[in-house]
Amino acid sequence: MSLLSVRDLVTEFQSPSGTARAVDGVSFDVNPGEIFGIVGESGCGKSATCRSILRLFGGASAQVASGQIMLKETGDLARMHERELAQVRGRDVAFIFQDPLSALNPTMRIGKQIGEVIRRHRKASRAEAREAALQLLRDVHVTSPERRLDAYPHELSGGLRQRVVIAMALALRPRLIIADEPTTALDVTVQDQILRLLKERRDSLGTSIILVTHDLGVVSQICDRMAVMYAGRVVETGAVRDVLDAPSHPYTQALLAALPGQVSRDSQLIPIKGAPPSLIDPPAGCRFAPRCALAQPQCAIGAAPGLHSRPAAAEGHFDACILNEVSHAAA
Ligand SMILES: Nc1ncnc2c1ncn2[C@@H]1O[C@H](COP(=O)(O)OP(=O)(O)OP(=O)(O)O)[C@@H](O)[C@H]1O
Repeated sequence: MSLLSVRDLVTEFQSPSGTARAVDGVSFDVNPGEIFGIVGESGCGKSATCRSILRLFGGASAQVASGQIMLKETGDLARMHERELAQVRGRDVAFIFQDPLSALNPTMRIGKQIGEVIRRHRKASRAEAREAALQLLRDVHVTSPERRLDAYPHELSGGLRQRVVIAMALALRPRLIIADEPTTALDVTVQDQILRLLKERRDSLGTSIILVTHDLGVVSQICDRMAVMYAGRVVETGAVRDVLDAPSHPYTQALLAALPGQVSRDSQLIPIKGAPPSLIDPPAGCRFAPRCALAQPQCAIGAAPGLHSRPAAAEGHFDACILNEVSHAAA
């Protein structure tokens, strides 16, 4: 049974130019102990999908309009009252943002910040919380951890700050960590260290991780399964090897074809020709059709196509191209 099961999720952002359906009918599952990658061009709804899970929309005027977000043994997060959801945050599901500074309080020493996360959820004296914070800094391989406890965020490098954020995310031993481009702001060596740290956690404690990234190399290296998003929808999902070795949606195929060679470390997504559609007024039918080299007239008609499996596809490998659907209906 999956740990997290997202079904038909719809999330809307209000802006002066209208209502954008940043997430429009997204479904996926994350299994226990699995690293699930989400990729796609900028603005396709990766962050909005992740933020919807814990309703962390910052100052934006956004809401989960419909759908289910079932967390095993906890229930539907989409229906939960804010007060209940506040308990789930950190304790069951932790979030790691792209920019560690946005997650840290600039005026509070590191040790106190980590300690507060612990004290918010369980009884602990200040001294106990400080001891726990020290151990967490050791767990994330922060050098001179005693000294760092008394540092302020601005006194640390970007890599160290992200380790502190990870320490805070690990503090309550959540079952799921959502990491939204956790290494984008860091240099490549530090990126590798941070990703290794997350993988280590999964390997030792079986923590599930959702990892949003622009880097197909990262997905290929550390993720088990993945989803490719386009214009607010999942267009392909499956085991990483199946999707990367035998992509079946023309969008995934175009992303992979744009790479200079094989998927390798640092295979950043390269923009493909054309621009994604507006999410305020998306085109009918397949949203990728206007940019798709294989598009047929029927692709631009009706509702956006859902995920389905091709006859020869590996188990759990689905795509949302109606041409695949038509070709196997005819077979
Ligand atoms: N603060 C906001 N106000 C209004 N609309 C927003 C806001 N944030 C996101 N959106 C809408 O949601 C869409 C998806 O944004 P999201 O941040 O989820 O994309 P993303 O795939 O994570 O992109 P990136 O890779 O650049 O982080 C945007 O294209 C925009 O229409």
